Amino acid sequence: MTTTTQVRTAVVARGLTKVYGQGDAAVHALRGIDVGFAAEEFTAIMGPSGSGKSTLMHCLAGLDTVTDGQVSIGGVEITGLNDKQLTLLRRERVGFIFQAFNLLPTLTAEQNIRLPLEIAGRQADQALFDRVIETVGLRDRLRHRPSELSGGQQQRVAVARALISKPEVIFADEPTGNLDSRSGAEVLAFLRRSVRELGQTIVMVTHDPVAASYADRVVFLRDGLLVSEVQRPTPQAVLDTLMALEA
Ligand SMILES: Nc1ncnc2c1ncn2[C@@H]1O[C@H](COP(=O)(O)OP(=O)(O)OP(=O)(O)O)[C@@H](O)[C@H]1O
Repeated sequence: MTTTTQVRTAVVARGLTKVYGQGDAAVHALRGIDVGFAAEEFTAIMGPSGSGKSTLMHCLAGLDTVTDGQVSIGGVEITGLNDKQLTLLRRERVGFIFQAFNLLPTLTAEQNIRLPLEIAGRQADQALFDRVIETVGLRDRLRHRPSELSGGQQQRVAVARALISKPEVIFADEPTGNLDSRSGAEVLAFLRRSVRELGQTIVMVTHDPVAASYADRVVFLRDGLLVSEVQRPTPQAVLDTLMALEA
């Protein structure tokens, strides 16, 4: 008997269009994007400056409105939700990691990690908490405040904070942009581990071919369109594709 594994799609965009401004001042940031992000996969979004990467991520995450098209997260069409429903969906099903770590300075690492769940009135599952702390290697730093942690450790706290609520998807915007290359490599390795070991789905915007090479798949934007993709990327394959796009 053969078994087939169905790949579930965590996030889907159809005909995604975003126009900023009107008339002569209109900027067509996204021009009709169809893309799916498989569950338990790590995808990077790349492209030249101004190609629409941040706009795409903000529209996929429900942080910005779309001009046309649909976005679904975990089977829920977010483009049809009102503000209150959207806030709830983001809180329950979406995790974020930003370039600036966005930790609260007066809270310890552990309190920062638990905060989003507490705000949502949920308890952290202790077994999951322990696994996440092991995955990101923070066991001996839980009582430290952000100012007592290195940049890489602070970003690992932000990764743990995103993982702990088991979101449908984590959106990461240049998560290694403020880190030196060694700390950046550590954070990326932890992101990849969270996909492999915890079954997390991650979508990351980056400018860095080395960072993108930690992903399972890289999709490339140019002028608001999805123009190419690379599976199981190497830094060189990513660089070659980027150079071809910029030529
Ligand atoms: N709020 C806004 N109002 C008007 N135009 C905008 C706005 N935000 C982005 N744009 C324009 O939309 C296009 C896509 O921008 P976006 O920031 O998504 O690109 P990007 O690929 O993330 O760029 P970068 O790599 O430089 O961060 C650009 O032409 C940009 O100038």
